Amino acid sequence: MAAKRVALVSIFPEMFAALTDYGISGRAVKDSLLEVRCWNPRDFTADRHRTVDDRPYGGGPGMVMLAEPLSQALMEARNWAEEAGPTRSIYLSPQGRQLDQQGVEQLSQSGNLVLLAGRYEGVDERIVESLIDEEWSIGDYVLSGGELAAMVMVDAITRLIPGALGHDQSAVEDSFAQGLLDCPHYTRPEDYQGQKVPEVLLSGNHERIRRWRLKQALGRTQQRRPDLLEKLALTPEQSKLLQEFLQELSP
Ligand SMILES: NC(=O)c1ccc(NCc2ccccc2)nc1
Repeated sequence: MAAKRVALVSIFPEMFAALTDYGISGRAVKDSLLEVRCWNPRDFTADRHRTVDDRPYGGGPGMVMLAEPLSQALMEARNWAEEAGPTRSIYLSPQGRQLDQQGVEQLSQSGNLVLLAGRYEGVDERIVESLIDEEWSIGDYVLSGGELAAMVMVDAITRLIPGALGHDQSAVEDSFAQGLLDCPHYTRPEDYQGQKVPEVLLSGNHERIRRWRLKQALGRTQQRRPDLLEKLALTPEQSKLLQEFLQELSP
């Protein structure tokens, strides 16, 4: 399968080392499952000071990113991404569609990506209108720039690229993939400061373990994120396990 191309547009290209040099995404780059390149609008300026921002029309605090350098950077980024197939250009901003696992799955299936990471108060709106296909947000909070949001999106998408997770992990079993929170996890020692590992996990009975983990995931989801549970049509087994979990809480 051809590598998924992610083109980034940012004035802080060095930040993306966090993606390319570490962990699952770093391995995906090394294994040519993912290709990441960054275009810096500063390289597309014509003045001595390599100016990328200016004061907002209408007044007010802060600065706005200039359209011209962004436009040139975005076009080069898009050309590179489109060389390898259909591409979507995305702007990360608090005004975007909120990212969740379903959105990650959609984006992972939608070919290559150009991600525009804004700084300051944002970018000149004419860039969004003319060169951006979709605006996405990683949550209802304001960051100093779109770079971290872009890296969150790319990390989540990369985990869904076939081969990106080693054989010992699986995105499919990822509880979030099933719409549930994750179950508790344990490793050695069996007794840590008098706190024991649940006996079922030491039983070697894989069916019992599967059921226990599903029960814990259902119970936790009910307790911490009932909104997620409302979206789910529970299977008979899931309903039974959730009831058991709740009964064990208040016997
Ligand atoms: N919640 C997010 O996904 C997000 C994305 C970017 C960002 N900061 C950069 C920026 C600020 C204002 C307008 C456009 C971009 N903060 C949060």
